[in-house]
Amino acid sequence: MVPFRKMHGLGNDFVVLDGRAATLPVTPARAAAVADRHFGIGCDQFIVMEPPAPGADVFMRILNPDGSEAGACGNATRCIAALVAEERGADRVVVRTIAGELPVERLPGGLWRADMGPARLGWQDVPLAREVDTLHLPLALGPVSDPAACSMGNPHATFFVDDLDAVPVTEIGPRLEHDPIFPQRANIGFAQVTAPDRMRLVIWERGAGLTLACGSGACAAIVNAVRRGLTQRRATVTMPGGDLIMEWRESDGHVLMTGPVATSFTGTLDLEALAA
Ligand SMILES: N[C@@H](CCC[C@H](N)C(=O)O)C(=O)O
Repeated sequence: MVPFRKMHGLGNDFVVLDGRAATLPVTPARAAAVADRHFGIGCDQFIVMEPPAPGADVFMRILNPDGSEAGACGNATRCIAALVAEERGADRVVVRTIAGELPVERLPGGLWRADMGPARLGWQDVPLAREVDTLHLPLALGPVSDPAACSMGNPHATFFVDDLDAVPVTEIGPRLEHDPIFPQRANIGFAQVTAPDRMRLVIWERGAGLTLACGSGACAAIVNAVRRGLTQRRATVTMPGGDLIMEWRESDGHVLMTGPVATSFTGTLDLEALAA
């Protein structure tokens, strides 16, 4: 039996396993079985903590409910950093993912600020299937069109809309996620800017579907909003699960994300009992 911890950031929820001391028999199929909301524990992402490379405090492996692996998960980055920081009595932790190192620091009021690294803006970075301007993708479906794209270690496209409530997210989200312009699929954000320092955001996540919040999606949304001249570099992004304070730092192009973390419950699970 393997201990697990159920955590979330703004309702974007995770089953977290600790594979630092011994390699766990995790497979994409087992991650998908655990993530299943009816037949498993249920989560938006299955997270495995692994031993870090030098320079980091922990390696975080991120698996979506469809078993696919992701390079970034902003909300899980804060959760895992908080776990490791508590263990060590530290206020600053470096989390490594397959996409890079992410320093995270404790702030007053139970908040954690993650440096999510630089937004990457080239079409090959996202990646896109062919050379197009990442500020204006030739993509439209139903009431949405003309998204901007970037990579935060994972692929994102943000559609800016006048009325977020009028967007049929669950209908068009999966079709946009799988559009041929995204060879690795993409996380699809729908953003409504409500003030120069505020926006509302709903994300259809690659490999996960509709979630209550997406940290890397909020990073992409602030970056793309600033590139379009729609918001300031610092803004509050309100998602169905709550708020993140976002900043696209001018000095180095890194994106800073501040928000809460929470543990819902702990338990044990029998990974070997699940089909590999
Ligand atoms: N919920 C995450 C993003 C998780 C990965 C994403 N679904 C992908 O496949 O890229 C976040 O908070 O950033």
